[in-house]
Amino acid sequence: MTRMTSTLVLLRHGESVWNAKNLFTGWVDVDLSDTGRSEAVAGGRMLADAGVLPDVVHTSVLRRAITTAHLALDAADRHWIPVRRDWRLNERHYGDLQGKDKKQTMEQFGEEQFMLWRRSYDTPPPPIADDNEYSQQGDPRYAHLGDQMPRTECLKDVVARLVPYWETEIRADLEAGHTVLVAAHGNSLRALVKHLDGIGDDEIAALNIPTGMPLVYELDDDFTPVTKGGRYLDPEAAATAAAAVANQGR
Ligand SMILES: O=C(O)[C@@H](CO)OP(=O)(O)O
Repeated sequence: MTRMTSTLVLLRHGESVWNAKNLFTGWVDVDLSDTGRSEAVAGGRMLADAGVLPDVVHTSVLRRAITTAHLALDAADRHWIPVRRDWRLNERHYGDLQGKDKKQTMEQFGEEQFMLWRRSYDTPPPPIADDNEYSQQGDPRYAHLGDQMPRTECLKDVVARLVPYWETEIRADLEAGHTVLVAAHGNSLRALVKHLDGIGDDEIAALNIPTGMPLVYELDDDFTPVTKGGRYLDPEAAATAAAAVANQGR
């Protein structure tokens, strides 16, 4: 019997202008920095060099993921593939921390509280006020969400909104035999990896995803990763960059 496997590529957007300034970002729709644009192009070249060629791409509705997908696919000569976008792939909503400096936040609230907000599974930051300049209240791309629109999220909330999208839209494309690229965000991809690899609620705190580095999963016919954790196309660079993400704020 032939075993059917499928290929899923996860790509966190390249460095954004707020990553460069060390600000909590969440749903604020900031652009890529020049470094982030170069990372996206390099990520696309890595895919082409490895012969991993996406047939369909899923992105969040935030421009740093959308632009990263475009630049990477253009570099891989796959700019023409079908695109699907959904808010369920958005970064975790960072509540009242959106727009705040990570280092200052750690100094103000202490490392324990800072890490609880940043990496605990189920402690959301305080909700953002609707009149905060970094609120998404009134943004037309979320009008259809009504009362469902988050004003803060912990990783558990991201798992709850993302897994239904994985189970329907992304899995349907994999089942159809497509190589799927998901261009999204540090915490939405942590939520997806947690689900795929069956990582525990405490263990997931230690997992960080670097910007612009393709992470390739081969999935079994029941969508279990053939190799837990997948494989980065440049594992050494990915490990160094993931450690830098872990240390933000320090
Ligand atoms: O600010 C954010 O939205 C995220 C990703 O950049 O930050 P963190 O890694 O601290 O969760």
